[in-house]
Amino acid sequence: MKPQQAILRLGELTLKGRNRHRFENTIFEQVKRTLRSFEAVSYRKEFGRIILQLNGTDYEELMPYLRKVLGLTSFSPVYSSPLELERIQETALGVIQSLKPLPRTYKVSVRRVNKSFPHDSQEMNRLVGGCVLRAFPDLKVDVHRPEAELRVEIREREALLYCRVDEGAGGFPVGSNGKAMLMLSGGIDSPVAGYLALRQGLQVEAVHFHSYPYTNEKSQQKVIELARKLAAFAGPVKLHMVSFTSVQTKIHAAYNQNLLIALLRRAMLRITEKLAEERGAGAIVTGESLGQVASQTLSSMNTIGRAVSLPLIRPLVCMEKREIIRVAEGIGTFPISILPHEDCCTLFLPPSPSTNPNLRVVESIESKMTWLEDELEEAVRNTRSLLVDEEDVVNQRDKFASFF
Ligand SMILES: Nc1ncnc2c1ncn2[C@@H]1O[C@H](COP(=O)(O)OP(=O)(O)OP(=O)(O)O)[C@@H](O)[C@H]1O
Repeated sequence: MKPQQAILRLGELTLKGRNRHRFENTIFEQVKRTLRSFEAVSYRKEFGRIILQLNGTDYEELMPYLRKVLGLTSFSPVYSSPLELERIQETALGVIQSLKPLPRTYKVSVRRVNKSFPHDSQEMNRLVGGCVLRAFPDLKVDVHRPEAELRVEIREREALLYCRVDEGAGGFPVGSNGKAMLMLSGGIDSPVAGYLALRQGLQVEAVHFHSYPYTNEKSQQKVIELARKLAAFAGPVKLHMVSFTSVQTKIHAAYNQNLLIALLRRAMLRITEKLAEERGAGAIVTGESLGQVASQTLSSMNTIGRAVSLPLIRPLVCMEKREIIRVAEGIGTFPISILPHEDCCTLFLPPSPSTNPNLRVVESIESKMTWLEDELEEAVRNTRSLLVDEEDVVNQRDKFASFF
């Protein structure tokens, strides 16, 4: 027995408030975009849910794709039956049989929309429930906390039955909480930070700093690949490629001691803030995680972060590396992130970067770099921007599905 439909449920927050229709539409469009390679599927909105008509498409094949849609809390395969009692009972048995593992307790909930159907909801609860109990003698009824709830909807033309509930990505629809710039390096952390920001409803534009020709083109290609992975959740992602070579070499020539990393990171942040102003973004997202490296001590984060006035969002700040890696594996960025790459900031590393950079000292060094502001402006002017879309989902279907 194969399901004919799927019900997709939207998060409660999405369904409330003034922007409800906009949020619903965002998710609706994202579902259609994500499933675009399944040409037979058709879509409709219904009472804050999305209904897919599968038209022969295998529900299991859709699942890894549906899990990428942010703002969907859960989804269920739905079985259709003609409006005849015996056929509805037969379908109910099939639905229970399809649950793996079989539940120990269950309840039936019938809703009769079609009042011309001869049995009312109470009667149907009994007629369907009794039939299930006879077929599965080990199953017990628990109306308060059942392991499975078999829902039966008696509609005008058919009865719809479903029981299984698969968990979705949750979160908010992309863009429902505004826009932020994501500082995207080639490492493990920043793509995860980007995903968490997207899941929280932020639309992100990525900014990458490279020091070509000191860093090679492969490193830039790697960042494009990472942005592609984020695009699977967000739709096409704008990626701003900033050449940091000139800023970096000038700062390095003027100061080459233990505060160099703090100076370079502050310059990056200030360029990102300028791009954010141009692009109408209200925050900067980074992949910093407390204590990971010298530039991520509390003191370093403070001295570096003070370079800008936009809010800095650090989704990973209190996550440990194992958790971060688990998310990176789930969203498919991990295998890309661990490929070898050259990061611009590791090129001119001082022998012992300070873990406790003093803000006043850093500001005083910067105040002597009278050319710095012009250099930052120049870097913004020379930024190359591209729109990165996810890989061709039709050809990559097998690879894509194995991420979850
Ligand atoms: N070349 C870069 N381009 C854009 N952002 C960068 C770059 N290098 C670092 N960042 C930002 O600064 C954050 C901290 O970088 P750092 O190299 O100190 O830490 P990390 O733990 O190695 O981060 P990641 O794994 O994301 O590279 C990164 O997560 C990213 O947001």
